[in-house]
Amino acid sequence: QNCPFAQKAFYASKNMDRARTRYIDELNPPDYDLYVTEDHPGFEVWAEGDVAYPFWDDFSRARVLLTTTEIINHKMFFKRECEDLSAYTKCFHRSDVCYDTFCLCNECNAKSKYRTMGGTCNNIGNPKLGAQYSAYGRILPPDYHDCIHSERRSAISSEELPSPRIISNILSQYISGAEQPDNQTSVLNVFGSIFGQLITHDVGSRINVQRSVPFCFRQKYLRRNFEVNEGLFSFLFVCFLPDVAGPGIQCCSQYYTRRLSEDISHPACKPIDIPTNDTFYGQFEANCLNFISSQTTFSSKCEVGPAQQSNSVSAFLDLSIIYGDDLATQKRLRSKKQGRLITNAGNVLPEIPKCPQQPCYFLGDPRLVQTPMLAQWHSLFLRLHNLIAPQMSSNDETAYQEGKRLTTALYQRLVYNEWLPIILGEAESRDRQLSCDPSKENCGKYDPSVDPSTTNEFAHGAFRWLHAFIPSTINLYGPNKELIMSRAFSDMNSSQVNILETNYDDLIRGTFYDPINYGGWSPELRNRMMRDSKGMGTDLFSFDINRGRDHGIPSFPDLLSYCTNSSTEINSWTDLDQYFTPATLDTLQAVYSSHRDIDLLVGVLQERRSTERSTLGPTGICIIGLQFRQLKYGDRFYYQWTDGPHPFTQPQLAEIEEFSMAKFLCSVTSLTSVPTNSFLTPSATNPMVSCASIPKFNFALFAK
Ligand code: HEM
Ligand SMILES: [Ca+2]
Repeated sequence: QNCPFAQKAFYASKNMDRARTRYIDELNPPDYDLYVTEDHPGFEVWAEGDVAYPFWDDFSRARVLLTTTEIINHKMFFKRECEDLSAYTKCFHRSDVCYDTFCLCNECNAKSKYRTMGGTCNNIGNPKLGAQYSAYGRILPPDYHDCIHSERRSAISSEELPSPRIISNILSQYISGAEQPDNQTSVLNVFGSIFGQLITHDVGSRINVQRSVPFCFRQKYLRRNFEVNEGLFSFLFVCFLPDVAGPGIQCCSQYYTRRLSEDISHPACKPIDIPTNDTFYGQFEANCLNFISSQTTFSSKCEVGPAQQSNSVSAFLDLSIIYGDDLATQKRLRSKKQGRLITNAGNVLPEIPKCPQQPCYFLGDPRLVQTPMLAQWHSLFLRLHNLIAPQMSSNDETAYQEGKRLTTALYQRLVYNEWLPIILGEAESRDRQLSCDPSKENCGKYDPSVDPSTTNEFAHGAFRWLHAFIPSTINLYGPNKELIMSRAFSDMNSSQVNILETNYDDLIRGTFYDPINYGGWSPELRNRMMRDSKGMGTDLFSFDINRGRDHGIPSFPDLLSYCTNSSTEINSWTDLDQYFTPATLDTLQAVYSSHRDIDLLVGVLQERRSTERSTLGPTGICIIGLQFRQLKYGDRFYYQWTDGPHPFTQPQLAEIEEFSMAKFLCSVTSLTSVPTNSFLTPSATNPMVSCASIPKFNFALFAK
């Protein structure tokens, strides 16, 4: 009697098995033979990435639940309003669908001194929270047009929202309140912005739907060990790999003149239309930008319900970008001596031996070679680990684990006590209990009720705001700030990572001297990102908008209301008066047919700033602040907690608080002077300091 539609539920449940087979067919349509080639705009984003085998099994089982949701919604309700499906969840519990592929939930050891790879067992009561391949979290329920997975539409007319490229063209020139500062003021430098990208990659990595997925199933009775994360499975995954593999799905015709019609395009296609009068793409006669929907997975409770996207990395700020998310990667990266990680002759990054084409660097996250600047940030942490680990113990395992633990603690200290106060403002960062000095005050404690998952609104909305501030040019400077090299951003791509071998310090100087770009979106990212040989690239702003819609992220006004505790009711354009300047509001009104349609990132970039020259306004600060709160209070291993399984002592914590970005740079590079606060451009208030004057970090305090 608790299952009001038991019979219909049973009927839908039977369909689930068919859905699973259909899913496999759907991903490999027999006549579909259009794929992106290497010289395709945005190729790097569309190339198929690595997903560890067993997780494909999660995806296909999750698809069963999604199809069931569709059946319930359409067959039982025959209407468009999103129904509350909670009554059905108990009718659909199927142990053959909802088993754990990778989380050894009964085997967490609460006393274990170290984090697991992949973030499982951080929350003992709910071991998958924040773990790799769990779903992105949500601040608000998703807003899909069909309630399940299709892109949001206009709130008043149910018509399609304006093409992201039209919005990008109209709203990219001007970022509200941001003005290029004078040389007297210190602002976030390019170096500090790329640290933001590094954090991004630590907490999130969505996956494109791929055309050739292995079909896996679990063999219960065969006992063999399959190594994933911390444990050993006592069952085997048998996978069949379709023989096609390689580059990803293509949703546009060969010369981008049109989107492929639905009957011949891949089901995961959500291409972006380019308006015919486009001032950049017009020269290529291009009318279509490739775009593939993200892979979805189970909701955290494995219930029927709308689509939830999979996050392939651990959400925790655990430097998974450096150390990897699984034991196999850990093994590949360790030198087995003194706890050190392997590296190449130039001490930049490890390289794949005898690799035929550049770049060949690798580390915990495959995105590291996107630009030399990003690869360099990985290299800095690699060097820090290798500096610390040998000083921790003479035993390789202890040195590795303790080195990893301290490196991660220093990283968290940089995030919370040096970087976030710049991004959110000192007061916001303090008031939201993010930055805090434990040697001077009580910094709170771990709260197991906090869900640390990376939210969709954060990763695929607000935290992409810095994309708008990336400069058009990257400069390299010598020791006396003499210009050594200057490159357009779209030329500073993966083919250039080798400059780290020759110009390591020059690149750091270039990025710390140069401010982020306050002048609005760079054409380098909005037209030429990952360009092909003819100079046609893709548009990151359009991607960001389309991605938000693909993930069902609610519109800006919904999050604005949430952030003001629903005290703000937005029923008309005039209700938005206080949040935007009149000029911005006019532009928004020209683009969107309803005030309720504004895409989240568009609103975050255009809302009035909280303080002068801040890069963020209140809604952006709210979403980003909330995420960092979750990543702090929901992390059992956060470095400041004094009651964890293996806490730092008070003197150790005091030493960690003395660490800074300046000290970091002086310890692992040959630079002789750095900005006092190295995330900010040097100025009278943030002078260059000599490395000789910065006290060395006292590693002896941490040795075992
Ligand atoms: C420096 C140059 C950068 C480039 C070329 C770049 C490019 C990209 C691309 C291509 C994506 C995937 C887009 C999609 O298909 O949805 C992405 C995702 C993202 N970017 Fe950037 N980005 C850069 C810097 C940054 C910075 C500085 C930040 C923030 C501080 C940032 C935040 C993000 C976030 C949060 C995501 C989503 C990550 C996820 O999958 O969870 N990016 N970026
Ligand atoms: Ca992580």
